[in-house]
Amino acid sequence: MQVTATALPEVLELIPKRVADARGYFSETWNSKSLAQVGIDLSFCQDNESFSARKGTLRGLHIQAPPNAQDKLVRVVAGAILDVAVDIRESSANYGKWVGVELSAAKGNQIFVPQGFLHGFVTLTPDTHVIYKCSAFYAPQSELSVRWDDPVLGIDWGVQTDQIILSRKDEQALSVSELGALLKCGAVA
Ligand SMILES: Cc1cn([C@H]2C[C@H](O)[C@@H](COP(=O)(O)OP(=O)(O)O[C@H]3O[C@@H](C)C(=O)[C@@H](O)[C@H]3O)O2)c(=O)[nH]c1=O
Repeated sequence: MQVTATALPEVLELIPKRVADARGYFSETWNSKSLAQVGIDLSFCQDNESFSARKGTLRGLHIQAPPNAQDKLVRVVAGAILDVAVDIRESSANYGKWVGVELSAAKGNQIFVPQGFLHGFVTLTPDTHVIYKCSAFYAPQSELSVRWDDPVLGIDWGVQTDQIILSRKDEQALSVSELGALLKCGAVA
């Protein structure tokens, strides 16, 4: 497995080996021992899949507050996405900084998004399937959503604004400063 740190060193791009033969390929897409060797020593408890029919579907930016914070290991099994992680750890020198990694079924690459980071993605293809492992269970009472287009973050999603498709929840998301205030006063858990 090839592991590359991104501009935010805690966010990693992983490319598991594919062993090709006349039939196609075989790949170990998750192996707890190999991940522990690169510092991701977690027990994942939930696997998720989302399907997005249209290109430009944007899911995010999401996070679950402690004690339900989640680490996520994300990959694409059909199509391609730009996957984005934003560091919102209060004590971090990188607070408010983001990275984007293009994930595709063709490349088979993955992104590791740790606790303390907002996560979101936009689909670059129609009929896109994304699957990801989470280290904590879904806890809707702890869930927070931050605006994808918060000017403080200035994320370049690489997609024309008029092509973006959002859920109602994401249309009504908080600004990153509102999120910071909520987390600081412990209003969400
Ligand atoms: C996230 C989640 C949602 N749901 C339900 C709630 C709702 O009825 C339906 C759709 O939920 P959402 O609109 O939140 O789905 P979505 O916008 O795809 O949310 C996901 O976005 C990406 C970027 C993430 O990082 C994930 O953690 C998650 O927040 O599925 C679960 O049952 N379990 C879950 O773990």
